[in-house]
Amino acid sequence: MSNKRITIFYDVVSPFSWFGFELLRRYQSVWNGVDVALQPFFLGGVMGASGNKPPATNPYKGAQMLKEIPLFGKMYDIDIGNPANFPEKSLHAMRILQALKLQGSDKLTAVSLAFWKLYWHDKKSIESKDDLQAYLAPIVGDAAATRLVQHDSQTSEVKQALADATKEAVDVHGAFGAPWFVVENGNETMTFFGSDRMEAIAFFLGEKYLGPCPPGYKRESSKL
Ligand SMILES: N[C@@H](CCC(=O)N[C@@H](CS)C(=O)NCC(=O)O)C(=O)O
Repeated sequence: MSNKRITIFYDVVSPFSWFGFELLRRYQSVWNGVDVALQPFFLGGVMGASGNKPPATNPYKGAQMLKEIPLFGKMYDIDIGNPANFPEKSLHAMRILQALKLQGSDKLTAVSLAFWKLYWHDKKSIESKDDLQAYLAPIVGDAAATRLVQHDSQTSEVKQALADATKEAVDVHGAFGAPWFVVENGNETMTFFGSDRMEAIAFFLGEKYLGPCPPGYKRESSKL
């Protein structure tokens, strides 16, 4: 284990979490000595506990976000669109991701990306068990998809683990939004809010930031 480490707290209802998650994926092969930990959390809970409000509740912030998201999608080479219905409650989706994390599944990344695609590209519902199951099945198999949606995501252990991660993000790491990064550089720990903080994260880690599509990045790896 390296002494440099990034933990990303993310929620699939959040488009900026998608950008941040994807950028980290691209930099994993560039920043070789940096460990990355994925931590699903529930953004609705973060908003409540930190006394913040979703940006779109302010019409000016909402309008600016709607202009920025497609531009950032192009800049990051991510096929992001608009959900059919925004915002939706991501609790069930995030519990499924938390269940995968507790199971030590190597499918956490693939399923997280599939859920962003489901909601932010394919205009499906992250509240719909059928939609979630349909996107899980090709990745984990039919039986595991059914089990994750119907059972694994509903256990008190998983519900508590997601609530604990959300509380830790706010109480310990000062989170008020997503994505939230907790970064250790070997000497100290620093937190960062937003996918647009990659350059600052690189500086803090003593690594190089080489833009949104660094060497080694293959277009197909992120295209839908
Ligand atoms: N500038 C940040 C914006 C991130 C952002 O707006 N995240 C939303 C969720 S999608 C949020 O949590 N906002 C809380 C706030 O703006 O206070 C970025 O580029 O990632």
